[in-house]
Amino acid sequence: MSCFSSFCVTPMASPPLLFSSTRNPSVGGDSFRRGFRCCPLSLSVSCGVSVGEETGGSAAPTLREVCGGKVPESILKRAEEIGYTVPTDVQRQSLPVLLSGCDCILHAQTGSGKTLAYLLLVFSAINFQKSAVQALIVVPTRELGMQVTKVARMLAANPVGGENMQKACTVMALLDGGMLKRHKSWLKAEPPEIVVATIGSLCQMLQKNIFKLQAVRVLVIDEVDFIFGSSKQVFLLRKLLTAYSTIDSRQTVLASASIPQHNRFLYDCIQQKWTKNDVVHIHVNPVQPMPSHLCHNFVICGKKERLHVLLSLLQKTDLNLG
Ligand SMILES: Nc1ncnc2c1ncn2[C@@H]1O[C@H](COP(=O)(O)OP(=O)(O)OP(=O)(O)O)[C@@H](O)[C@H]1O
Repeated sequence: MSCFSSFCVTPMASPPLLFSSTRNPSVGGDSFRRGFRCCPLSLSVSCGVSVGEETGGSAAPTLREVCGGKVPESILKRAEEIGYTVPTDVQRQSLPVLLSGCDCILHAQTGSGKTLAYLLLVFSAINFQKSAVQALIVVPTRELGMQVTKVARMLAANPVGGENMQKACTVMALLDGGMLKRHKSWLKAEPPEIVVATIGSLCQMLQKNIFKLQAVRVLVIDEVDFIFGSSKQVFLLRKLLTAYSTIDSRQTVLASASIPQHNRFLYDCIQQKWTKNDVVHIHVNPVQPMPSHLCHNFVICGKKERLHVLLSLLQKTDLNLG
């Protein structure tokens, strides 16, 4: 029987992130995973409780804790050096699911941290001793490909003082407008562990048999809605998902900021064999565009009273205009 899980989260509080965002409550990844693993039918979970309520007031987990020992130490150290210590909502919700090996649809707004979530999965799945393409990240544009490659290379670099921690992992950017000849030699001589590719360049390589996907353990399609929205790219993407590799040989992650008609999309993923039957839909939905602890007040007053009221309001709050 077809079975997928849909997981919706409503944001509640705000974390110390490198970007401005709202934050949502945490739901224990383990209990959630146990729930959907045992459930033969589709499951939709919608949560609107704060972290405090959920965890009995204990502190929110760190990125390291959320990774549960499944991401190599050198990568976690690098992530912490870069400043990724507190997971974003989508990372907190998705990492336990991703790292358990499930296919996943990451559905969260732009800038919510989907890239780091799937990259941590990629690094957890790679055998650093093996020189073969083990993870493939497909992007719709060269620009996005360059961004993802940059973050992947930053994470793959040795952490300070950890030069001998692990064999270096290489990341190839196989993007439209790049030098495919050079990539061809590189792929033959010493295949990188991770390839970030635009679908056009990737399929050129696949058609010419320069590149094969037999060692690929993780396939990520970023901005999947964008690719499916382009008639040129969608044909190649379908081929990639079903002909060049199969669902049983890989873990599939489809990421997007918007998935119109997501129930229909999930149904298609299963029916068309783009993902396994137990694909998990993680939908982090920013219902509140403003942090919930921020409150707005207003006072109606005449001209004379204005300064006095403003000053007394400032005294009551910790707002610092200086
Ligand atoms: N755990 C974290 N802590 C602090 N900053 C983070 C964390 N995760 C991601 N960021 C930062 O948040 C910003 C946005 O992240 P990212 O680009 O991964 O979002 P995204 O959801 O993949 O966006 P898009 O849909 O545009 O691809 C980046 O600058 C990234 O460095």
